[in-house]
Amino acid sequence: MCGEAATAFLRALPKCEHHLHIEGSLEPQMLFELADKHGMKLDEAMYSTIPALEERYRNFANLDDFLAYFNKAMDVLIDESDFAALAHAYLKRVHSDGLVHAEVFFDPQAHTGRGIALDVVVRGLKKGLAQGEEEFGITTELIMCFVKHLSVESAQQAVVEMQPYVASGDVIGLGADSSEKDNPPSKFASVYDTAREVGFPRLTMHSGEEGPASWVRQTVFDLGINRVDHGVHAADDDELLDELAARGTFFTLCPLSNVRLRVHTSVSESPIPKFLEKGIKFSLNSDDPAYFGGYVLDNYLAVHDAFGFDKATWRRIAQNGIDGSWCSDERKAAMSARLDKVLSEWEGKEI
Ligand code: HPA
Ligand SMILES: [Zn+2]
Repeated sequence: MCGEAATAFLRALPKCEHHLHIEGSLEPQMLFELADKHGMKLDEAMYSTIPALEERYRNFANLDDFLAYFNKAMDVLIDESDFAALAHAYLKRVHSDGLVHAEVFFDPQAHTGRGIALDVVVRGLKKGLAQGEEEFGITTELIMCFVKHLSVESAQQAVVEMQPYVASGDVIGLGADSSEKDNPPSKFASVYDTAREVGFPRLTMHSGEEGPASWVRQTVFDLGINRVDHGVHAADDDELLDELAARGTFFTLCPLSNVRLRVHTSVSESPIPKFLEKGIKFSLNSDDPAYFGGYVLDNYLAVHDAFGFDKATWRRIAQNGIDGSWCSDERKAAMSARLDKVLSEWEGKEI
């Protein structure tokens, strides 16, 4: 377990989160409350009690096993205030973790597919994020993800429907998530072409979480995407890592997620030290904190437990997180100044 000094230091570091599915921050408590609010009867076999659900969350067999719960729980998100409450609760929770900037994923198809209007989803999320920004000073951006388990046509439609929110600046990026099995990146190349036509300023993709290094190669070199969500299997190909380092490809790593979804048996199997050695830039993220046993700081603490990095290494990780953010240069400068201040306050102190 992390000592007191390391915990205080890691909490104080200004942190940026780039891989957070807002639907994955739906805590069991809120899930049961929203079901009550809407008079919904939850499936007893999946949702009996909060402790039983939490126990189930500790025993996912793989990504698809988790996705069954992730996609079911969000049925309780119905009106604008539900989405606003969810986004606000996330920012409130991570404020105490020292988070200063959040780039938040959401899955529009998962909501429109069950009859929730896109405007309800986006307006609700924006409202909750704006309220949190004002209260906690955390800057935020929204990134839509299309889901790989539905068709290419469905993804195309979701991307085109987002156009007004891209034009207004409410949604700044496109990602792709959900089941990776049998879904190579190349299958979705046309969706990213459409996203470029629609004017999405930023592109990312979940890749190499369960899939092989060659799929990370496809994502970056064939689809022209320079941010990779997860991407841990890129570590199986040293030559690829060298190419990605040279290209400045940015990875959003989720160490606790990888353990819960059995990509690794423990955080110590994570390729983080190899990425550092190769000069790969990355951030540390929670993915779906309500399901994977921790928010952003918990991920930093787990990495420190596993590898015991020194302050200079942590500074580098935090600085890369700032530099890799999709925010203004002014915002990056402010976050960098805060990082410098924290490091100077910790000068001469052990962690
Ligand atoms: O880790 C993930 N991988 C793929 N899809 C997801 N949707 C939520 N979390 C994830
Ligand atoms: Zn994810």
